[in-house]
Amino acid sequence: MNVLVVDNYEQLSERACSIISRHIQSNPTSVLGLATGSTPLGTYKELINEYEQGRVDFQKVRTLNLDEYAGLGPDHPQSYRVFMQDHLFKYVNIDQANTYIPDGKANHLENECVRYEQIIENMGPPDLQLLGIGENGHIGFNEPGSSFSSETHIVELASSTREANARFFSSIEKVPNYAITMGIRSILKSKKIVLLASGERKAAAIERLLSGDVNEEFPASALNHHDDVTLIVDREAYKQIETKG
Ligand SMILES: N[C@@H]1[C@@H](O)[C@H](O)[C@@H](COP(=O)(O)O)O[C@@H]1O
Repeated sequence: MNVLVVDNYEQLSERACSIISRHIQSNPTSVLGLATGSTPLGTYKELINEYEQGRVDFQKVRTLNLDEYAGLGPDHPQSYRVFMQDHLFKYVNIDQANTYIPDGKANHLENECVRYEQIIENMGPPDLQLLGIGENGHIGFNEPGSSFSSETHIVELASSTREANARFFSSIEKVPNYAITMGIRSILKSKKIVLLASGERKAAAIERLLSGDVNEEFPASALNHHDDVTLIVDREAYKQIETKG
């Protein structure tokens, strides 16, 4: 794993943006794997800025998002579809028809998982997958204990994940109990992975990830099996490793 330690969140966002924009510039029809959560927000802001400056063109880019809450349709304010619209898609020249996110309100969620995996298969896996990490090591919504051979599937969210994400909802009761997520196997198919971690609350997860121990109880550790992962981490999230020298 290639580790880039930066001073702060701003630098993290700039580095991530520069990797993604260079990627799009050299491959305008890129398939990008996108993530939600607070961490990539700065990266999306920087990408919008790059677009406004005429340095990056999303016209032929296709995107695949990692996950969606079960029960939240594409119009629900807390859905990841709305999140992506509000933080990136509506500000750049991407063709909406080229943006894919699981439908959390599908009648048959199991069928939706099969349909989504088929989309990944047809488009080819992402050329570049952007990832955040949960405090418990989840990637996408693959919670501890998820099989490393999983493809897109339904997951029950850990109570710690529901608590961590409650800040986006009016109360914790409103946070869905289930989600659809690309599986670890689907994620690892990506050609290149950029993992972002910022802030002290991610420090324990980053320490565990970089220990190299690969274990299904810590989903992000599967990334140690991939040969092109760049972790961009700020000093706060890297603290425990630096302190130990
Ligand atoms: N499904 C998302 C993950 O993809 C994300 O990595 C995680 C961390 O979010 P944050 O970046 O807000 O810490 O949150 C959610 O659970």
